[in-house]
Amino acid sequence: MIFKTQPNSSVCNGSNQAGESISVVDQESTTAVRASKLTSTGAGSDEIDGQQDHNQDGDIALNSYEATAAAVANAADHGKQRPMALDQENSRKSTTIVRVSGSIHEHASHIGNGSISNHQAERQNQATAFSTSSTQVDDNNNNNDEGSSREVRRIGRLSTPDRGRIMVARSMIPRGTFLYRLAAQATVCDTDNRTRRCASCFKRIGSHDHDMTVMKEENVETTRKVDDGGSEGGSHGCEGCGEIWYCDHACAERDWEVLHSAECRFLKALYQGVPSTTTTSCNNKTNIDEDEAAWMTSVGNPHREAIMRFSREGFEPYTQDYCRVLIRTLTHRFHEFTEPPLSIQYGISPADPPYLESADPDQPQGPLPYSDVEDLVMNRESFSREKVEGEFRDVVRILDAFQGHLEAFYLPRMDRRRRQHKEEEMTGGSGNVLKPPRRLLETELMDLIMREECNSFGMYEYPPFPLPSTATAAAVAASTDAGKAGEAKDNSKICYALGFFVRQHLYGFNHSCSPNLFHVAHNNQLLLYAARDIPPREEINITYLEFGPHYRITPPSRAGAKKGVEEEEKTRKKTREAFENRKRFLKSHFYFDCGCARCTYEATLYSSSDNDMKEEVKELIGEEEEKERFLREGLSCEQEGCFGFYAPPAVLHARQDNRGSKNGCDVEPKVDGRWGCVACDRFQS
Ligand SMILES: C[S@@+](CC[C@H](N)C(=O)[O-])C[C@H]1O[C@@H](n2cnc3c(N)ncnc32)[C@H](O)[C@@H]1O
Repeated sequence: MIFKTQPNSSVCNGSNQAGESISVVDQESTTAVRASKLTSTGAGSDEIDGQQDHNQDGDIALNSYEATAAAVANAADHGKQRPMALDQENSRKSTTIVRVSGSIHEHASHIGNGSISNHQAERQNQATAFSTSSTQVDDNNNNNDEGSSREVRRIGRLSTPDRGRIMVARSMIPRGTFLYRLAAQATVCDTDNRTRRCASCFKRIGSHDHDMTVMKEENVETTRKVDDGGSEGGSHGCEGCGEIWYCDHACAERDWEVLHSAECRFLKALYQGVPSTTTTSCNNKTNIDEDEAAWMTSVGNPHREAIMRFSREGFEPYTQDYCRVLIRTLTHRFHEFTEPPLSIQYGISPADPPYLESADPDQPQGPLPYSDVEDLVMNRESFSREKVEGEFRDVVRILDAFQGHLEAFYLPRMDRRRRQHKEEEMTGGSGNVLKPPRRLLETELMDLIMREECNSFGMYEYPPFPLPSTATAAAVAASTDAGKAGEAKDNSKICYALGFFVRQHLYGFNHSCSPNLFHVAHNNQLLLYAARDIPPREEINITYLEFGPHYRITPPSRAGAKKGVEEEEKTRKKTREAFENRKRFLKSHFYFDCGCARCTYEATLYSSSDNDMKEEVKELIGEEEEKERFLREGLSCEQEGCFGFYAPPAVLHARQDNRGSKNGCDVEPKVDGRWGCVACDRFQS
């Protein structure tokens, strides 16, 4: 799983979102609120204390703005520390933007230097068109499979000074509640899995017969033979680029319609090389015709060089992956101007959970408007200069070249459309034509990369049992160097895709080293459920780390500490190592210093010289360990050698492959009401 950012700069990004309004608190008068006890509630619980208002169902009705503002005032009274500045864009004016459910708040116009940008104004207009609350949560599968679309206000969102927006339970969320089914804004198969997974549905490609995949150019029906590259399972690649693989005809068509037709030629250039200006092939792999050469010449020299570097495999596999994710993100951005995103077509706010997070597989799913991407955290300061000026600069060039390609691809189509609309207008139609998007500047592309880096997940499959042997796993776990870096490869789970998540609820989920939600990747979605009972006001967290044999998320049990000073010292050392490993991993992969409750107190433990304090903290760590042990031991599959974990029926049900298990990545669905393993056929006893 991948997620990165920097805590201090992520309070709020300032841009408004559909379905929500924003308000402003003068930051000069704000102060930080810190968690005062070791629970996974974190800062959120302090903030909502005293602000709760029980409705008929006993839920806590939270108003983010009031809660935060009051917490801020409260903290100010107690002379607590001053918060860090917002991200650079907003820090000039020292304002904190706080989300409010309901109508647009007039303070919104105070953003920045007293005026709001066109973009923000547009977003506000859009917001008035939609009238949903950010805190409404679909309760479709609340502990049962009824599939009710009843909305229960179970979750609220708050802004904290040090960890940005956080999610908080408004009422008791029972263990097993299936909270969300989230689709990514853009997803690509992991480099290693490009020929094994369908680029459209992400299911594992089966061995069923497909003779060819038909792809449509606008107004021209072209039949492209698909190439069975002899890859595992008889997968079928697009003959146009040879870089994209599908499980069947329907998936190929669907992908072609919106995405692949726009990127096909560009991917070919990326992977197979770009002709030089003399039109000779830059490597021996390609046969690029003159038309192609002319097209590539038009992208300009710096771009061409970057593309050539990519094609010569100068890019790390992960860089290739996120570059392709961004190519797809930019394609959506262009595409929404020819055809509005589903959310707009259906007149539903992106913040509307039944649309975005329904457990119902028939609900429309699709990317959010591109403008929502601009609301994500990016944490510029966390990226090294070397990375920004090297790798990111190359990716910016590739993305910019791709924008040129997109213009060439879309503009003629839009002209056609404009002519069509003109005719419609003359015959009484609306005549409205969407304007094409302007090209993003290089600085904006750089921001986009950083946002992607802070908001993407690796999506892991827990392969069907039997895999791998316990001995293999133990050996992997023992390979301490890789284990310490959190990078050891084991085959108990496979990263199959990289998903860029823009969903509003997901970005509210901060990381905790003692999470109370579990997530399971399913094709191009993430399924989230409560791993234990979550009491009202507790912060809701997922883990950005992986549960697995290669990475110790749990400090060792303190049982050993009772055996004597020497044992205690050993335990302490191991606990500290685990703490430092987690910290290092989160910083290097996710670009933030973990400030979860557990880490905060463990840090106190290691820095404190006061023995009493240490004892107290150790007690608290003990409690956290208990919770975490429950998660691991209570949910780990008991099947010998299986590394899966148990999930509630609603999650298993949602993972059901409606096209049959033959072609899917999942084991047979289990829907008999018991919790079952996500990887094997075992039920929890
Ligand atoms: C995907 S965002 C989560 C939502 C985010 N808080 C926001 O306001 O949009 C991830 C970012 O949240 C912050 N964050 C998440 N978990 C954190 C933690 N345990 N400690 C400190 N910051 C955290 C980091 O800035 C991280 O890059």
